[in-house]
Amino acid sequence: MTILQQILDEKVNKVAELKMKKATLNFDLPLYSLYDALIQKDTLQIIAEIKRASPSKGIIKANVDVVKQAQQYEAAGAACISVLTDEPFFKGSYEDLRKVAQAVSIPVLCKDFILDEIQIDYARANGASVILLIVAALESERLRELYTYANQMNLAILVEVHSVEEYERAHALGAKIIGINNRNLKNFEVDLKHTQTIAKAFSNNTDQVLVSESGIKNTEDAKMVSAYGASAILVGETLMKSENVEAALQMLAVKKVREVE
Ligand SMILES: O=C(O)c1ccccc1NCC(=O)[C@H](O)[C@H](O)COP(=O)(O)O
Repeated sequence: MTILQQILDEKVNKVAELKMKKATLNFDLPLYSLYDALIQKDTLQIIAEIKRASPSKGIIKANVDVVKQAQQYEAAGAACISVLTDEPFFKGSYEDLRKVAQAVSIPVLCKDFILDEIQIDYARANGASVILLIVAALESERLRELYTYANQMNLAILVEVHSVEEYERAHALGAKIIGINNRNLKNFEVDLKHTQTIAKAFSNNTDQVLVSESGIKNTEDAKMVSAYGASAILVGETLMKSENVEAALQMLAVKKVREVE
């Protein structure tokens, strides 16, 4: 069974648990626009991730002070902060999300494996301005329902794809923010050329912003995915392991130069 399938199986239990709680949720934390933060910028924008652990790397920084980490990201110029909220595989939580959202004034992404509207409610109630929908995890009809629901909640939606076929499904939804995940979820191998392959399908859709996700470690990688057409990168491990977050963000915030095809 693939790791994605294992995570999704576990997520079904989490959804049932959230529904059982019947909690009263307030949607009063402020929303910030991710699209505005990413579109038409001269430099590659950074979505900086709070990532305590992962299936591919195990523990990364289990005891991180999420508020301090998020404030460092914001001060160093991150456009958005991604918070992993999955507990079994990433050691995250909605509490992390809420603490981060209350500590910064930039959009915060709830990075989770969303299968049900209730997870979108919890994301919004805990301060997310953005949610993630993974095309590989959802049938087309369900993907559209969740996309529509999040849109109605005024949330931005990062639609994550792993192939050109999945990109076509995201495009058919009218998605404006597309994440290309460079990590193969079957064997965890990272290949930044995924961004190049999929970005070619996307090149005529100028109102979409492209986010290259996973495996970005240095200036060379940032320049490479920028040249392929990325407007932004989503970076977890590199920033979590860095002794100097400001320097790490600066090294990745390269000037955008689009490769001539
Ligand atoms: O990171 C993993 O091991 C992983 C495994 C299975 C599904 C998702 C996974 N990661 C989620 C992400 O998308 C990354 O946290 C994000 O793109 C940042 O990646 P990185 O910069 O390589 O930490």
